[in-house]
Amino acid sequence: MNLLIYKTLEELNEDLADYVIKIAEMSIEENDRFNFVLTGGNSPKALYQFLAKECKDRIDWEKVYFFFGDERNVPATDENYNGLMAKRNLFDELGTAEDHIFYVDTTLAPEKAAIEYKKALDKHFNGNDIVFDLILLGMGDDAHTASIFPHTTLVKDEEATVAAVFVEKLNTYRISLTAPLINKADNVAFLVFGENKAEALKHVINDTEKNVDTYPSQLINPYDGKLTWFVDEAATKLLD
Ligand SMILES: O=C(O)[C@H](O)[C@@H](O)[C@H](O)[C@H](O)COP(=O)(O)O
Repeated sequence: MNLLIYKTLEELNEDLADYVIKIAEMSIEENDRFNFVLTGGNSPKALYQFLAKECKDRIDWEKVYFFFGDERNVPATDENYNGLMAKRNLFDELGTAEDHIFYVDTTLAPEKAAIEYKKALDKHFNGNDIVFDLILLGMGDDAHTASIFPHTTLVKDEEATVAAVFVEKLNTYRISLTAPLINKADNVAFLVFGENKAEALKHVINDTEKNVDTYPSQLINPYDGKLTWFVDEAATKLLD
């Protein structure tokens, strides 16, 4: 596990963008495509804008396929839909073709949306193992990641798949990749910043005795891939 700590968000996002581009170049070189799972939430907005505006000419974006680590159970036109945030901050600027974006179909009931998303992944990976080149994750101040929230069924889900989960604390359903599917990725990068994440980050990084039910981000340990944390100083203030 690699922990990269930055003084400013600008430096963090520039380095993270370089990291994304480097993996994209290697994936395109090797497989003629780059399978990139995006995180939702607010943290990645500046990164997506930087990638779209400053990295437009660095790779062949037509060879990039975009996926989502999780999605809220809201219409695609809803401000809270992760796909809409990515569309506004990344896809529109890049001119990404629709068939290169795997949105979660939230017109379906959550369970059905999860099943259909998994089917779309299986098709994209030609029925082979679903191994993403890069999965970008955020982390909540409760140490959730994707939609793997504390004390929910997703924490215990041992299948590498896409699941629907009812999140009591939000009183809503979410659709999410499970930890076993995330851990299959070749590269996983967390993007975590702000003092409000410090307590959760301390437990996820420092606790030798894991408590995944309370700190679900502790579940993320790629089987063969690499894990890198891109964090700012404020988020690391409680680390040993
Ligand atoms: O759908 C989501 O909200 C995300 O996928 C979620 O896992 C997010 O990464 C964390 O909640 C952190 O969110 P912020 O970046 O807004 O702090």
